[in-house]
Amino acid sequence: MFGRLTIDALPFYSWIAEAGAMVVVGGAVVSFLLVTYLKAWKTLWFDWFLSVDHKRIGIMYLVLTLIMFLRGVVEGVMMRAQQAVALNSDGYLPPMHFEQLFSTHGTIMIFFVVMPFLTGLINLIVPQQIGARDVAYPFLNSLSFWLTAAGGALVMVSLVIGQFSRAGWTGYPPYSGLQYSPNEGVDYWIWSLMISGIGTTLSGINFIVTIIRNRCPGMTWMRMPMFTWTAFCASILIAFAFPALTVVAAQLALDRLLGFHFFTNGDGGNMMMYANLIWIWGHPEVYILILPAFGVFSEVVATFSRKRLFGYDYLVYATACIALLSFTVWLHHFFTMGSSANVNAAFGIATMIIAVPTGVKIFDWLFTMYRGRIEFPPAMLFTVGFMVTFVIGGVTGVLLAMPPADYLMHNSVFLVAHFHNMLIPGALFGYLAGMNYWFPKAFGFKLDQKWGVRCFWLLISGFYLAFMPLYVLGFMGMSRRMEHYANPEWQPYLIVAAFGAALILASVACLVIQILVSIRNRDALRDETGDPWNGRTLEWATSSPAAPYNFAVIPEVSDLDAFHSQKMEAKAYQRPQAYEDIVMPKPSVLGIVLGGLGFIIAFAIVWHIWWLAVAGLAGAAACVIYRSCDDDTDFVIPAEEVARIEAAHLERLTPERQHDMRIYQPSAHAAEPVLEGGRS
Ligand code: HEA
Ligand code: HEM
Ligand SMILES: [Cu+2]
Repeated sequence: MFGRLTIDALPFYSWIAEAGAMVVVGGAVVSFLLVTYLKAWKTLWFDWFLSVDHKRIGIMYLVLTLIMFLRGVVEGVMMRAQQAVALNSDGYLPPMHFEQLFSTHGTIMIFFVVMPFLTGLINLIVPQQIGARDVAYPFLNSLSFWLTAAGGALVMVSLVIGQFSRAGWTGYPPYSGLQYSPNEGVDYWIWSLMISGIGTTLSGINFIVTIIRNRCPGMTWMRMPMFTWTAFCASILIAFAFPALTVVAAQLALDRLLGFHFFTNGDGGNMMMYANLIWIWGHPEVYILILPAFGVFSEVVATFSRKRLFGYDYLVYATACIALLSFTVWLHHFFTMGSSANVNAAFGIATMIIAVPTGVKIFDWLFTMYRGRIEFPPAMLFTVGFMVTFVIGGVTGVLLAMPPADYLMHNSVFLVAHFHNMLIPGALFGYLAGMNYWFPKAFGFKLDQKWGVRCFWLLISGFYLAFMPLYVLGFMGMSRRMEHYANPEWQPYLIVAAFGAALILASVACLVIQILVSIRNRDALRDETGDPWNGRTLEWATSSPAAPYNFAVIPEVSDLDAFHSQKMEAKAYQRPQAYEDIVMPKPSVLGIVLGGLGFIIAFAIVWHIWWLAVAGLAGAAACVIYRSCDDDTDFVIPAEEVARIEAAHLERLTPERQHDMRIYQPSAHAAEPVLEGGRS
């Protein structure tokens, strides 16, 4: 009846597992009680869970990110604490736990933190940045979110029922095969990636179509804001790379469930096929993670230097170039696995070439700052911190790209330092900058600056302390994924690293406090203009939060930095003679239902509960058929309602903005002219 699911799946075998389960169950219960206490179930269900509005879906992605981030960070800190004490002893984590920790930590940070972070921000901003009312396929967007959330939920459930994979975030066979990992762990890993991966692929396709089809009149390719460009390139990478992940996960599932031999080195199988397929996805994946962050930095650096982005054209070409090249380098992840010297050399050189367009970007951002009137709110601090720190990680990447050197450094903690050096000051800083920058757009009030600055300084100093020692340890011969060791020379470095991790934990506490304090002080932090930073791109032309339709009248643009030029020409906030009815997509329950079914199907397969899997699949098929036959998917916002919403927004604007944008000056610079701070 319940397949291989028995009472033994409950985590009573160790106090660490019990504690983990209690946190998950406790968190769920507390959230349930809180929503009930606030009497918010109706709002939550109808206005959020069923919503197909890209802004609300974006915000839900961000909430998912934050929850998963808390778990991911705690796991990182637990591993650092273990390695700080595990000299000639077992430490406090048995190998079984340590191996699950690096596997869940890597999986969560990549798939359920950085991916939903960037998808959330793209959702929130790109439609507004291109002057559109929504994404191309709003229902699909809701479905993508719920599939991603279902994947995250599956990883969470693995803390309570059964165990997660111990095979690392890349799940190499033969270790992830049935012979060495017979329990449900690897299945949890496969199926959480599979359902969230389908969601991600659908999002990628959705964004590609949105950006191609929904740009407002006048927004040619070379007038598209940089964040939209990076979202576009990342989405193309998603559409081409994620199928490889889906296929390789499906093959591994077939090996495990039906005794296929894709990856067992006997019966015609070959493990190297796995290595190739996972990295044909995996390398583009790291650029999917970083490109939209580059987009955020581009927007932030231009806004807070009060200048047009330097070298916009080159930034566009560099982005496209990185996207293209990212498909040509996957073999650098297994230089040591038997390719010939010539093959290794070719992939090594291809890898090094990526340093060129990346360097172009760094210099463009620096020149944007040159002679600008720079301000340093948290978003800009993250941007400058990124520029300094990311270059270090980039250069260590180029070191790894030399095959002879990689033979020494492969799978050492030098590699761990390299990729955290790209992922934390690169991707994470980028999306934290984006969150600080666009939060007022999403909620109508700014994030508290003081706590944002604290978060930044703790995070960057914690990062240096936690990961720089790992470069040294790598050279001293420490390999990755060690739960204990016998070399006393390593320990001082590992203690420093653990201290750094504690600082990172403190920075995350500041982040949470920043959000809570901002909610409490929201009236003082309120922004009525919709444009708190004197922004340059179209998303700042809407109210904050924007009306469901974003733009009452679709804007027409004639320049890059469209909103900035509208303000300069005193053409922002113009009203039409009369508003028109606006047709918008209806909320739908099917997104969350299909996400729920996705979760049930995946859970059933993990535990071999076949009747449940078949029932879930039948239900999902019925939902898809029902949705395909349903023609009643839109509703109309009448012109009078639009007029009312717009009038209320315009009324809230400051008199200067209402009168003539040319004399508008941001209050912080009341004494300074608002002309461009320099030329590009
Ligand atoms: C966001 C994530 C991200 C990013 C952006 C990168 C960027 C790069 N990575 Fe990294 N990498 C990872 C995440 C990332 N990586 C992960 C997660 C792994 C390990 C996976 C695992 O095994 O678990 C990995 C592993 C990895 C390997 C495999 C090593 C091994 O397994 O032994 C290699 C080898 O070539 C490599 C190289 C590079 C290079 C050359 C870049 C370049 O793109 C960097 C380019 C940037 C710069 C160079 C800085 C700016 C440039 C200038 C200022 C110009 C002047 C500079 C020079 C001329 C040098 N990476
Ligand atoms: C916040 C502070 C963080 C700490 C303290 C931390 C710590 C660690 C540690 C100790 C490991 C195991 C290293 C080893 O194998 O020896 C690890 C692995 C890893 N981390 Fe982090 N990390 C942090 C943040 C992140 C972030 C933000 C990301 C991604 C966006 C990330 C992605 C990974 C990945 C992919 C692995 C590899 C997992 C594997 O070996 O399969 N980490 N981290
Ligand atoms: Cu790579």
